[in-house]
Amino acid sequence: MTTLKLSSVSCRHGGLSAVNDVDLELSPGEHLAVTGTNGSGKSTLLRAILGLHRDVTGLIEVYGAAARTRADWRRRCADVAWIPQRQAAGQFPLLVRELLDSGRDGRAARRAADELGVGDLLDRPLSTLSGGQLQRAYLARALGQVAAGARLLLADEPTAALDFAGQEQVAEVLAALPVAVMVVTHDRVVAAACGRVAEMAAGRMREVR
Ligand SMILES: Nc1ncnc2c1ncn2[C@@H]1O[C@H](COP(=O)(O)OP(=O)(O)OP(=O)(O)O)[C@@H](O)[C@H]1O
Repeated sequence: MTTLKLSSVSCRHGGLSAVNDVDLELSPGEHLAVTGTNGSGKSTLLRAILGLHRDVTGLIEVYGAAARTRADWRRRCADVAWIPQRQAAGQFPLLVRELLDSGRDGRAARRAADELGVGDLLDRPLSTLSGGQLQRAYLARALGQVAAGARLLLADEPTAALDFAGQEQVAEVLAALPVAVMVVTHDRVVAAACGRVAEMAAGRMREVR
């Protein structure tokens, strides 16, 4: 069974066509980097997969099923590990410990937080973290979701705010994940570690490797 299947997916922001007719299949354990110019629709597409962008046509199937009801979408959000874009990530009124515990395996997420160097920030509100600390906390939560059984990780520029050592560490952590990964990135190291690379331009996706 394909882990993620997109059939003729298009997304609009009001009058703007942000994603145009994207087809994609991601098998279990496959890693896909989505690169491309700013504003080409990458984040919109990731958000649409989770139901966070709703002006969508076409079919989005995760683990072989489309989401139709609110309960389906809620289940999908719980079953898919997710690292949001940095600007969005700090807006939730949560402490780091609450973020980690929201990923279904809080103990695994806390272990990952220790390994990623943010295990001592548990009582800090997300809004007070630096960009790099925030990305590490979200990665730790995502690793908790994977430990709890998520078979797909969607990540939106997960190394954008990291120092050089952090970029390498996170690229290594992502590369070692045994689950399917779709990562939007401008980071060559992260893209190089993925088995497949797709480029987006003006809402269209073209696989380049
Ligand atoms: N909330 C919004 N309202 C209106 N237009 C939007 C909104 N969010 C994004 N857009 C537009 O949709 C298009 C796609 O944006 P998107 O954020 O998906 O691009 P991206 O490829 O992720 O860009 P970047 O590499 O800069 O993060 C852009 O033209 C953007 O201006």
